Amino acid sequence: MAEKKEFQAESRRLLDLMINSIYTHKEIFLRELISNASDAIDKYYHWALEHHEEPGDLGIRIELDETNRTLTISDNGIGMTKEELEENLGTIAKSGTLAFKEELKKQDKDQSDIIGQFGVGFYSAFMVADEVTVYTRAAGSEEAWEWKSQGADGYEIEACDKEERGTMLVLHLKADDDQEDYSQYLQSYRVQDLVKKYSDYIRYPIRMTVETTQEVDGETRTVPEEKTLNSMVPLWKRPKAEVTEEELSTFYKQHFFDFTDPMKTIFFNVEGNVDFTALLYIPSRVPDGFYSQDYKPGLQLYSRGVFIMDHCEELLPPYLRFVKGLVDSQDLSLNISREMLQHDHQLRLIKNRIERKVLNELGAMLAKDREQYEKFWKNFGLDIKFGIYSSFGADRDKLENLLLFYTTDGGKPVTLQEFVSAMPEDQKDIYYVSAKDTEAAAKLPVVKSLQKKGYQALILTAEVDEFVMQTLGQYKDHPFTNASSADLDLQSEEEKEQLEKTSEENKDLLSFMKEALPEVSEVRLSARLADDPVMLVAGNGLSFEMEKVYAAMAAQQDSGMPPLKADRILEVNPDSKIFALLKNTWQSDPEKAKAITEVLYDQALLIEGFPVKDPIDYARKVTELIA
Ligand SMILES: Nc1ncnc2c1ncn2[C@@H]1O[C@H](COP(=O)(O)OP(=O)(O)OP(=O)(O)O)[C@@H](O)[C@H]1O
Repeated sequence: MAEKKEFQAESRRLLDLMINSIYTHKEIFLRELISNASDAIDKYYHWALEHHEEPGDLGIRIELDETNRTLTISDNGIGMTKEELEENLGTIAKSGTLAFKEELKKQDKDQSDIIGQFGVGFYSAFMVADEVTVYTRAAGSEEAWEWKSQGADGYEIEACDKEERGTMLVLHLKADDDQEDYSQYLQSYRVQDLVKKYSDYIRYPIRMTVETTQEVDGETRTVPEEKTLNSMVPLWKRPKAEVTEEELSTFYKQHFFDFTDPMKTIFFNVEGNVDFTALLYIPSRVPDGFYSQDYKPGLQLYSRGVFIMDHCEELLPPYLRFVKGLVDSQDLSLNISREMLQHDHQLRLIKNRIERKVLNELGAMLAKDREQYEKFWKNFGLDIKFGIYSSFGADRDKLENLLLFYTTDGGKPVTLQEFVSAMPEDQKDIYYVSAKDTEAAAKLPVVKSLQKKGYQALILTAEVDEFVMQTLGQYKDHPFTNASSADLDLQSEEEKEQLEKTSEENKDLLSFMKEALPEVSEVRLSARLADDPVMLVAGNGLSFEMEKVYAAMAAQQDSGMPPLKADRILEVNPDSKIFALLKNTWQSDPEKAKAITEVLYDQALLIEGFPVKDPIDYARKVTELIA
């Protein structure tokens, strides 16, 4: 008895889309099904190795039956158990299909457009077939199962007879209509073309019986002949000069589930201590789920064209986790295990070469195609920074020249080298300021005070940035200095003397202000303020940005520990109107002077991106002072 089942809701949606597809390139269904068959044979190959079974002649067969309108694809791969049948063909769980689904959710884009870009998998059969029957028998199993579906209504499963291991898919093609000629997929020459076009590099023979004309006893006759339709040479095994950019891009999109062309393709061979071919891609967009726990970095690993494993992390340093691609090396054993990988000497050599190559390419991009590099930086700059601080600076030489920063001059992002070259001669330190964006940074009082001296600063906007600065410490003998820290020492001797004098004269007022502000460790006059009346600077040690990062971490971990706080120093501009006002009022109206001081402090907090302690009190005081 056949069991009748419903598709899982998401499968149904995708299926509906396939059935009603108006997509013009329905022909890709063949590529998808052949690729599944090939994957299944890969899996069987590994299974056979493990079970000491002779794999025998592995391959895929296509049969066309015009009378019954069926196209059949069989493989002698791993096959499926009943449970696998239900799980694999009844739900959407798999990478490519999943990425497709995500994209559908996200984009308003023409859906039919996306179909062509993605591997949409098994369900694509329903673009051309009104009924699909799957006969399958798993490796090592005596049972065989038949799965049948006419589309969205659900599917039926029952036991069946099947002599050989593997899977056979029978597609009953839809009837032709005004828009679509489905009968073309029953034509031998058409199917041969499609295999050549999309599946030529499939590693296993794709065979079909074709009619050929032959001379037999002086007569021309058509005779059936067994033909292998694909050349079986993987793309990366072909001579480099013969492979086009377009083929490489198409391969990327199909294999690594992206719908955009890669930003950069890196295709190279290495011979020497270790021989390998690498085909690497830098995506032009941030991969789906890149920042989620589920993102799987790593490259595909092949040995002599035979797939070993996906997501081999040992081939890439963690900070290059955005790189996609594959490595094929004849020096690796086919049944290498995950555990062995970590200690494999060859693999480490390959990893080093890959790292070097990718960094060289990035360096070249930075030098030759700045616009493209900026795009790269926007997507993956964070990872390069991660490379610096996660190695505690050990990788700094490789990476520091790849860093880009916006600066307070408001222009395009610059490298450290460019920044240093543009510094005035008397500027020793590389100053940086932290802000939520470049606009906010430009308005910081400390920035104006630097600019008064003709200096610019790097703008740090990412949380990790200060850690990067601390890890680097300096660049070419120029120390990195937080411009919001206390001792910048920007004044001339003359200015310093003048300031000392003014401070002495206003000593009592400054201690009055300090008393009004218990949170602050010091209130002092400063000559570095340009237009702003006050600014908050951090004492030596923890910076304000670090304080915020720690506070966020503490909130997340909920440790109950009081968060670390930076030392707060309030600097006051002795030339500001408000200071003059304070001087005039603090003895005659100390209450008012106290309110002004508190408001100034709150404003300094706001400018640094901190909340004011008591917004209601703050608002009340401002209103009263205005009135
Ligand atoms: N010929 C086959 N032999 C064995 N298993 C198969 C075969 N075809 C499909 N499957 C199983 O069904 C699953 C779902 O197939 P489907 O084509 O929808 O997704 P996928 O191949 O995993 O991903 P995608 O095709 O998007 O790359 C496969 O992962 C595989 O486990």
